[in-house]
Amino acid sequence: MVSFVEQAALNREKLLQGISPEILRQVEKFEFLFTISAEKLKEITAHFVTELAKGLSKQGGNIPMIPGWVLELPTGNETGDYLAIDLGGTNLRVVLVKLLGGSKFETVQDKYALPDNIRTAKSEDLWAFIADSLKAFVIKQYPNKPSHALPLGFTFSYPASQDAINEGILQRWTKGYDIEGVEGKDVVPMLQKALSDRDVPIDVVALINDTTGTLVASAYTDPETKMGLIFGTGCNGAYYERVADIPKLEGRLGKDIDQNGLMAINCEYGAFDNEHVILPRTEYDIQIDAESPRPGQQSFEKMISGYYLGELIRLILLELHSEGVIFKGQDNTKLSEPFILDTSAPAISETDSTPEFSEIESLIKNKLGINTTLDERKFIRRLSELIGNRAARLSVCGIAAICKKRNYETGHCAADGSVYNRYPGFKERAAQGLRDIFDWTVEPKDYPIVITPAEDGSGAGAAIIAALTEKRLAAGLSVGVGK
Ligand SMILES: Nc1ncnc2c1ncn2[C@@H]1O[C@H](COP(=O)(O)OP(=O)(O)O)[C@@H](O)[C@H]1O
Ligand SMILES: O=P(O)(O)OC[C@H]1O[C@@H](O)[C@H](O)[C@@H](O)[C@@H]1O
Repeated sequence: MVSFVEQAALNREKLLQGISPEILRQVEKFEFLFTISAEKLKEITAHFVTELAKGLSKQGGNIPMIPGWVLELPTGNETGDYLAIDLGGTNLRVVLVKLLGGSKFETVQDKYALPDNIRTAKSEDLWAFIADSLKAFVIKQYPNKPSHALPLGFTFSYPASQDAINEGILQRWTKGYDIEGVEGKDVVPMLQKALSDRDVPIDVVALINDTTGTLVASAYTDPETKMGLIFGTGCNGAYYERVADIPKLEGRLGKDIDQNGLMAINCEYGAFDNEHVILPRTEYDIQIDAESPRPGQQSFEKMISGYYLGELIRLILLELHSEGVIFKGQDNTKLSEPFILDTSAPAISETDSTPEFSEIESLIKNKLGINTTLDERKFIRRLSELIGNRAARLSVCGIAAICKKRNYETGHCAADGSVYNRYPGFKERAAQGLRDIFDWTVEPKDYPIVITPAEDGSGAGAAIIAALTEKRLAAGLSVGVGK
């Protein structure tokens, strides 16, 4: 059987047959810039492990490593009706989760497309949008006003510090968000007020990150789950750390919290290597960072996540056009528009199986108003492969680092998000990256650490965490730093 790597080499050779020397030179330049060797992956992973530990230390480091106040694994027998909302990078989801016990749950959900200008809207407009969406959902699901306030798990997919499960101080916006008056503040009272102002019978019981939700929801149905991962608009991971291995919590915990117990950590590892000591950033990565609302932040995320992969393609095409290498004599007005290409662009490019790459041709024509030659389409195809492969290979360094830090020899790494679920070849490339880091020699079906499709973390996960929190509160156990 031809291996994954051999097949990729055969595809490359076929693709580049007959290509002009000028375009071939460009292909080779970008292959050099975007190819990450097995050795480099190992170096990055080793540094990642030390950075995870640094984030848990008293002095801290680049990676926030936020304790998420989920202090036990779900039993699978949690029951009750819970609401959950997920403010993602593209949509707001409202979910009614019915926990049935026996590791079973049912969900009913509605999606509300975020208003286009939401990333730079006023803070009150953001909370009004969420409260209005929740109000509409509750009226639809409970035509007769519910007898009691409904508990809500609030999935907030941004780095928020928590001294307790029902608070979240936004450290900084990510994924292009730049809403004034929220950073440095607790977002829970903001949402609660917007709900109370509208007489919506909801209690915000817990604020969670989508990766913590993904970890808990997947552990609810699959005890082999070791971490919860998002490869979507952004990237991040959560796992259970031993309480005794979190120096920054020393002396801050209630007596009921066992040092040998577990604490879910929202790593926020999109911030890995903000110091730029190890990641092979290209000038295009540097430009994306410089032109983002928060330069210097989320260095790792900006190289690999869904919000940025299309923009990388655009910057490279724009540069080659300005150098007269491609799209000669054509108008670059649309090509000059930031973020006009999203990650569906390289995704479509990589799935185009037509002999003349006519899907790439229509994509560039429709999105950018540019006519392409066959050689230019072959270059776009190869560039998409390079960007997609680099994203997948770098993405698994976070997985490998958590496994090495926690000495996981085997396990399921539950993943969600559009890049994991929809980007062509991401799963195979990610598995190949793990193989390169761990030097596995077995067949892919026997790899000991496997990336698995997650359960609905931001819906069911938030509900299960709300249920775990209510149980702890009822037993008088702490859900935050000791008073
Ligand atoms: N075919 C695709 N493959 C991978 N990513 C895609 C594809 N189409 C769109 N995307 C990306 O998906 C992201 C939206 O991710 P999604 O998980 O749906 O929303 P959210 O991140 O808000 O939960 C956008 O950044 C977009 O660039
Ligand atoms: O689900 P999304 O929107 O892709 O978010 C993934 C990650 O995106 C990062 O930017 C956030 O800081 C994380 O908190 C989040 O988990």
